[in-house]
Amino acid sequence: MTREFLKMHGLGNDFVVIDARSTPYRPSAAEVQAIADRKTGVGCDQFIIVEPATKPGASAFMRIRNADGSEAAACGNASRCIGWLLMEEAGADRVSFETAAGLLHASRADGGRVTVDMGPARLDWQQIPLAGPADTLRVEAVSHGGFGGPVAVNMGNPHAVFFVDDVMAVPLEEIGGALEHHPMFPERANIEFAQVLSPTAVRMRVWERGAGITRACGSGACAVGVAAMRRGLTGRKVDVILDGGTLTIEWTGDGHVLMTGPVATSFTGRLAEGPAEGPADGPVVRHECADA
Ligand SMILES: N[C@@H](CCC[C@H](N)C(=O)O)C(=O)O
Repeated sequence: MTREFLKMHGLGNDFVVIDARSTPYRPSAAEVQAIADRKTGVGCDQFIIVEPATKPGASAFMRIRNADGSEAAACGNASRCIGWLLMEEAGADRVSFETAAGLLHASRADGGRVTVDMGPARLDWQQIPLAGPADTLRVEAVSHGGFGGPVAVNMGNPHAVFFVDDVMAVPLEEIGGALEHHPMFPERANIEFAQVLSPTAVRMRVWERGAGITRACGSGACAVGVAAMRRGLTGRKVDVILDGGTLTIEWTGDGHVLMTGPVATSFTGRLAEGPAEGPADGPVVRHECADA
């Protein structure tokens, strides 16, 4: 069997998107890893499956799988992409869809950008979750490689934000994995390093849970915005500048976080599911591509 996919990205955080609304699809972790592999598969940071909605008022359910096959409940950049796809499909300017973290609302913004209401920032240690009681404004128990005391924020998924003087000097490749797997994070965590540039601008780099370094992380940008505001370093609306570009983040009076940024389509293709052939070990995903 073959399945059509669309390759999309938000600021270079890239996705293989499958529409499984008419034919169910629950790939194994090994299949997702094979598709996400940049040398032998299509290559992506996350694998996104659009499933039928389960609740009234939602157009679809967005399922998120990381490159390592694990499931995540939130993905900001993919939320803008899927929101845009569903709005295009419906000829609408706003749409609601489900994720494992809850119902999200997307709408068109200026310059072809998309705004997603990412829901409330969750700030209690149990909600992150942390392994034990701690002040989420400065989690003293978390430190590694000379960096410590992050702000912990849950945006539907766990984040730890470290403020630094020079974000480019952080050896993210060396320390990201150990911080993701720190014992204080029982569900692992996405790791952000942030440098405040002004009360309205923050530069950040990210190590994503289940994907490693990516060019952008939408939920991570939301977490950075919330963390900076909680520490009194910025106002309630900031531009978060990632390796792949800029997202505007606003923490509203009702506690919800609004994220605005671009959406891009790259190419379409077909995945051929099937058993391993030749010397490869595990599932092989053959694919062919065309410009979107
Ligand atoms: N790239 C995403 C986040 C994807 C999920 C994350 N790696 C996790 O495991 O929580 C984004 O744009 O938010």
